Amino acid sequence: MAGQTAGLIPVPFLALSEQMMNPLKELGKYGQAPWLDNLGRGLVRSGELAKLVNEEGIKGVTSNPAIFEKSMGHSDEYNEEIRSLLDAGVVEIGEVFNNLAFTDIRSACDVLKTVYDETKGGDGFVSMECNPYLANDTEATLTEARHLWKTIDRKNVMIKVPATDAGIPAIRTLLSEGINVNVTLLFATEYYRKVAEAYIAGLEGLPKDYDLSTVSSVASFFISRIDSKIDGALDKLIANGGDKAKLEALKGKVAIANAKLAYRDYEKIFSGPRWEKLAKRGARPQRLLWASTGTKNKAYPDTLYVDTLVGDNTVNTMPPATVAAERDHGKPTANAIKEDLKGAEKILRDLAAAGINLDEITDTLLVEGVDLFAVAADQLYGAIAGKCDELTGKKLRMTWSLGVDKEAVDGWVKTWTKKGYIRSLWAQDKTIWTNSDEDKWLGWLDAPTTAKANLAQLEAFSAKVKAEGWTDVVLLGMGGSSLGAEVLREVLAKNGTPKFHILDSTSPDEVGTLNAKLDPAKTLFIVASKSGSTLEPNLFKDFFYDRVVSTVGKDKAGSHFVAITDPGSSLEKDAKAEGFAAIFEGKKNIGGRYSVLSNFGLVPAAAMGIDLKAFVHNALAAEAACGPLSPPPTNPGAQLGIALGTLARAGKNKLTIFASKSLESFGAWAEQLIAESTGKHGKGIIPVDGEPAGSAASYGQDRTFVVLKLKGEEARDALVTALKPLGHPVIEIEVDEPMQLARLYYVFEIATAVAGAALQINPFDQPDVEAAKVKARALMEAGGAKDTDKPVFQGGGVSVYADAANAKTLAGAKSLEDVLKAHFKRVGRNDYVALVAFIERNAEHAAELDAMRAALRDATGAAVCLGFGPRFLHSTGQAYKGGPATGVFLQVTAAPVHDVAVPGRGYSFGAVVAAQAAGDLGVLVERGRRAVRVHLDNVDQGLATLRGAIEAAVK
Ligand SMILES: O=P(O)(O)OC[C@H]1O[C@](O)(CO)[C@@H](O)[C@@H]1O
Ligand SMILES: O=C[C@H](O)[C@H](O)COP(=O)(O)O
Repeated sequence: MAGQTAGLIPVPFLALSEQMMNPLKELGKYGQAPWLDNLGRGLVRSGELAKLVNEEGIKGVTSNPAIFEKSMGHSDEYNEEIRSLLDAGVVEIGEVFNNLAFTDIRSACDVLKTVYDETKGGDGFVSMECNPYLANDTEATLTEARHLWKTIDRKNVMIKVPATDAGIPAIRTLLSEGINVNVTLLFATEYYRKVAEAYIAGLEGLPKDYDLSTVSSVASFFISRIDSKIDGALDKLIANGGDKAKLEALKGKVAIANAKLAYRDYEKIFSGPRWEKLAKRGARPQRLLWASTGTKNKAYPDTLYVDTLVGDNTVNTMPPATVAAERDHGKPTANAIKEDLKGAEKILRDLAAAGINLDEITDTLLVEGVDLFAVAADQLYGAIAGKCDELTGKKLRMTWSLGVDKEAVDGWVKTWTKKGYIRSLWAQDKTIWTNSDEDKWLGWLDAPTTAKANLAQLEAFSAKVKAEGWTDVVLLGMGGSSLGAEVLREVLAKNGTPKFHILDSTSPDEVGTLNAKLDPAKTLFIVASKSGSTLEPNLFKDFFYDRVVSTVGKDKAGSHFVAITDPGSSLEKDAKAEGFAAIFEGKKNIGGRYSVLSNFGLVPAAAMGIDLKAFVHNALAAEAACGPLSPPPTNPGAQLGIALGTLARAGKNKLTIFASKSLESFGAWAEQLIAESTGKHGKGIIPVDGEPAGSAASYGQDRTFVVLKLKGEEARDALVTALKPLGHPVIEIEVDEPMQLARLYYVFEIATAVAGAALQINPFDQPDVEAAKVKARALMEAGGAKDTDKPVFQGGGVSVYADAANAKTLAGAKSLEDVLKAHFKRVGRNDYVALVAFIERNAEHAAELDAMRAALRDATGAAVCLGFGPRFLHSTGQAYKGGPATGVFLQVTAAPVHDVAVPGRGYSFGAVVAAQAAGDLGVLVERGRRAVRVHLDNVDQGLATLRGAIEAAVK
């Protein structure tokens, strides 16, 4: 449809003899104004509207969400303006729509200005409808209508407000402010009388000296929708054996009869002393406008709802086809609307006698009318969101293979659309979750917008880091304060300068390995902690601060440090006291795992020298695509969240992430987001990241696969192809370039919040994380964790410890292999296994543990997760303790190769990691989880032994 005027059927003007009276103009002669029920850019631009107005007698224009959906959703005519709006930073879908619509409405107003002037403000109006989502909210309608009126800024615009119970008081108020109103969705004469009263009362509310002739209003009485509904009901009665002749005689008659009675009311209401008083001050009667006048039943004459409704001081707004038909063969006669009122009454009596209740039908039509416009708006905004995405750059390509769960997912997408839950989410309506404090944690929603505003500051920091010539930058932080940055480095700044490191482990070996790589004189440290009170980053900071002080002296040490923390935190205080080079603020209403598009991700990104403009630009595009007016069918975040939530509810809660090479690191960030957000109160999604590939048959039916791919790369393609026919749900997401990471972040955040709502949990708290911290703290205060219990097995440098309940299962085991056999024998259907290793995280250790994962998965059919402690405690640890009780845990601890003291604390990192492991195991056990601990005297040898034993145990 590109380039063509959407929906307009050419009027065969030239075929008619010049002498013949144009029926459209004839309508004017009888006091009826023909308006066009259509608007679109092409209609105005091509000059067609001007022609209809100047040559054919059209005196006004109406639009509605369905009309705009047709014109904007199905043409490229708006692309140019969308592009320039996006360039100017207008990304919010509602704002984009308003801008496009305002342009059309204003230009139509300008075309009709001649009519407006000629009729001294009596005609020449163009209508724009309030957002249909607001139809049942008086205050919101008022705000919207005032905004439209003020911004469109044309005397001949009319703001359309529906005649709902909430709309009518708004109509009255708007009129009393001198705003022109087109009252829409009128079906019942009872409501019409209320509307007319609101008009009169509105005018009466204007100041005594107000020129009432400047206020205009029409009451849009819908016609064909009534007949469609009634005819359907009549058909049902006929099918059920009703009197066919009598019932058939009522078809296509009721809407007109109803309109005739409305017009009779009109004549009464706009006469008499009350009205005369206003008329003397210049007031114009509120005209009845016949809307919905295209015949929906093609068996009826196409001019049925024009010629029968001609009446003095009325309007008929016609769709293009009806304009064309009337122009071609309309036969209007004066005052047709006043003919045979007795007959009209009889039709309504006969209808009631046949058992059809017109009031009920008009009530339903009103509700349906609001819904239909809301659906049209969903489609319209969806189409605009899609266009914005297309025009801003490359969007994420999502491919869905949902197998038997497709219907359930589609059903939820429909429900979410109908209930407007995405709008609720953006309106911070916590009732879509658990109605606790979710509304306090939604600051991340517009983080990209905020990031845009902060770009200059971030770019200045980036330039400073570069100019200062650091060889290394080290980020010290846990969970949400480090995982996002890690992915940023891996995807966008691999092998960059300065070298960027992350420390999120208390393993003394890991601390030692990093320390050995750094020259403190040339290293910048970023201490990242939202709360500022998290143990690990504070210990890391103490350690490296001490090293920097001893290298460059106390005076200069602060200049080697930068903090990212919430205002008022203890870290902020220390940073100020120690003269840190910079302090970047976190936001109180953004939780750690949702913080990557705030300073927690952006400051490290700046230090890495990432192109921040491009990154933020992508994040903004995702914010727009997932925005409040982007309905679920076109909202990537909502779609993903609904799918993940629905699949988890259907038991497919092991969210298995496959990623192509460049995106491999993303899963670690997504793991925290998903597990910490959803894994609580016995419910939740268990992310499975980085599990080695197996054969298609090795995956159980409790899996959902999410495949992340950079265009051109492979992500276990053959396996993915093999998984689909087995009925596994597979969601594939492809990006064109690494910079689209920003979109992935945002889409996953929305998805997680949505999945949380689907699972009916609070996705912003982490109720079970604290328990392990408390236990670890208590152990440290008591002098550290000690292995006082007798191991259930000991030999070959490996000791196995278990609490009484778990030890029972292992009783009688004589070898490590036996112990492991007994432990993993407990893995049942829908269970998962988690290997949680409080050891140095490095490639060699990961390879050993991954081999164990593969062996366990292949033998048990269960998903096998891996977490390095204490890193996972700030991530999946929440779900392991608080989520479904389906986990079987193997904790791995090891004696450090070289312990490292924490300066000024009187203890070592070795003691800390041991206490953290013991604290976590203690909580798992307390919660009745199936968990045992394997302690390795020598980490490298021990891992090899353990792998051998597992492989043998599950053979
Ligand atoms: O930024 P902070 O306050 O140091 O917290 C780090 C991490 O610890 C947790 O609060 C709990 O594990 C995470 O949610 C968070 O990302
Ligand atoms: O103002 C006009 C109305 O929105 C329009 O006539 C509705 O007509 P429909 O019933 O064809 O949707």
